[in-house]
Amino acid sequence: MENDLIAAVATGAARSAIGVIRLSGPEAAKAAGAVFQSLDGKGLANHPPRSLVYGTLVDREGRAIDRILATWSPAGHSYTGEETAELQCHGAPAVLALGLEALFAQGARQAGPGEFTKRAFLGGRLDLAQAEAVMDLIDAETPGAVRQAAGQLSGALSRRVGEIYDGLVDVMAHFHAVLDYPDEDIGPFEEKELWAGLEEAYGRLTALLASYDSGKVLARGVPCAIVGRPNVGKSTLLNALVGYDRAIVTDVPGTTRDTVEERCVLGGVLLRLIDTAGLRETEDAVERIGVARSRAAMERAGLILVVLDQSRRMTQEDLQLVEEAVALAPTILVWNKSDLPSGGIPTVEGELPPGVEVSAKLGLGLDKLGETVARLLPGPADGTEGELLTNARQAEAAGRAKESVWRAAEGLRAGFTPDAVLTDVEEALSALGELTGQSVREDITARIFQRFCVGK
Ligand SMILES: Nc1nc2c(c(=O)[nH]1)N(C=O)[C@@H](CNc1ccc(C(=O)N[C@@H](CCC(=O)O)C(=O)O)cc1)CN2
Ligand SMILES: Nc1nc2c(ncn2[C@@H]2O[C@H](COP(=O)(O)OP(=O)(O)OP(=O)(O)O)[C@@H](O)[C@H]2O)c(=O)[nH]1
Ligand SMILES: [Mg+2]
Repeated sequence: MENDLIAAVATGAARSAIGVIRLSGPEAAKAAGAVFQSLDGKGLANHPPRSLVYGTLVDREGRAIDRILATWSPAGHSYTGEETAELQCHGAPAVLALGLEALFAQGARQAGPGEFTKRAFLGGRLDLAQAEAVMDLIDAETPGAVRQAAGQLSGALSRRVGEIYDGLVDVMAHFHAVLDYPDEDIGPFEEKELWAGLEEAYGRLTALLASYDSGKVLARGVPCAIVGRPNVGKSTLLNALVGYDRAIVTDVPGTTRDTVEERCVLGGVLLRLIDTAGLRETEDAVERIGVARSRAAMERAGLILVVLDQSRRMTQEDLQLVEEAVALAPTILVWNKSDLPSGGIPTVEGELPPGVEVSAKLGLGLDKLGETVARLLPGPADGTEGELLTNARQAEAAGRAKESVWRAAEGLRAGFTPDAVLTDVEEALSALGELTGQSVREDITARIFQRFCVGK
């Protein structure tokens, strides 16, 4: 089926200096040319492709609504692979809405979420991992996330997956040879080679799956619970980290009742901070629910900041809380109120998690805290950005591939018939193909692109 002509604002709904309307599909240049009058009077499509042409944008009644730059690209030389056109307008939502309406009057229709990138994928210009990278790039909130997504967009993850795929295809070819010449048994030498091929794939898949740990952190950030006894300065710390007065701070113990969530980047890591109600035994019904929520936040955290008031002596409850935290997630002790005299360092049996002295109120020691976060949650090894798994779909497919390779190896060892082993290898190949989109179901593809923004 021939794709129809789609149009959308590509630059979001906010007022901005420039706003871009893009078009893709048959005769995109003609439709764009119909709402655009170049200063030299030539139609847009009569200008060389991929050059910027200055002129007037008109609404569906032909009234001037902006002075803009327009461009078009021929099919085969564009993001989607189709003929495309772009109108670079002033970024007023009203201008863009009128321009879009004028294009609808020329037969274009509103593009759905991710529809441009979906066409690029279906047209073979991007594989599925690259298409996902486009959205990850738009969503990136840290430099690390940007580099990961850019590397994946350049094909780093696809190449890593492709190498494993090719290795398994070699193994398959061997088995096919055996199946085609059934009179010749697998010789011991050949069997060793097959075994080595499966082992190699298994090792690489294990490493690939392990990359999801840091990939997940890069792409989605880490839920980080801020816990401690009442009044130690948890909310003050949250405010210091996010840079504005997000949570209520008072000198009344029990100020924070409900959890307060806000994101910040600390030590290069995106933290999804959760400020919690101070932990204590209480008769207050509301506060009790708050304390239960504090514990729940700790349980889903990937990092726990236990805040302590260093101007007071550490208590038995403090120690117990530290123990609980350490059992749940990487933990940092934040010795707050370093601007006040020390309450004395307690003697503690056993080892405490890493600690940092800060004054949340004065904003002191936050750099040190950042360094400790970076040390505790190390990013990916240098040069591996772009080839990490970053979402559950990818990790699930890689996990299935790994299991199939394991079954194939087990089968080989148990002396199963070659076709039984082959079935497992085929399953591994199919699971790997889902990562790059070679063998992915249409409904899954649709769901992936639904997550994209309109105009992308
Ligand atoms: N104005 C504008 N900026 C943009 C995009 C766009 O579509 N328009 N992009 C997207 O949303 C991204 C860039 N991605 C692009 C990818 C491929 C082609 C393209 O025309 N490829 C052709 C020609 C390559 C060449 O010059 O050799 C091709 O692959 O054949 C264009 C943009 C980010 N910036
Ligand atoms: N001197 C000093 N005071 C601080 C510091 N951090 C917080 N405080 C004070 O400690 C008191 C309690 O601060 P909060 O941030 O509300 O404490 P909290 O841990 O969130 O308390 P709850 O919500 O009740 O559990 C306030 O009066 C703060 O101004 C600090 O670094 N130095
Ligand atoms: Mg508080």
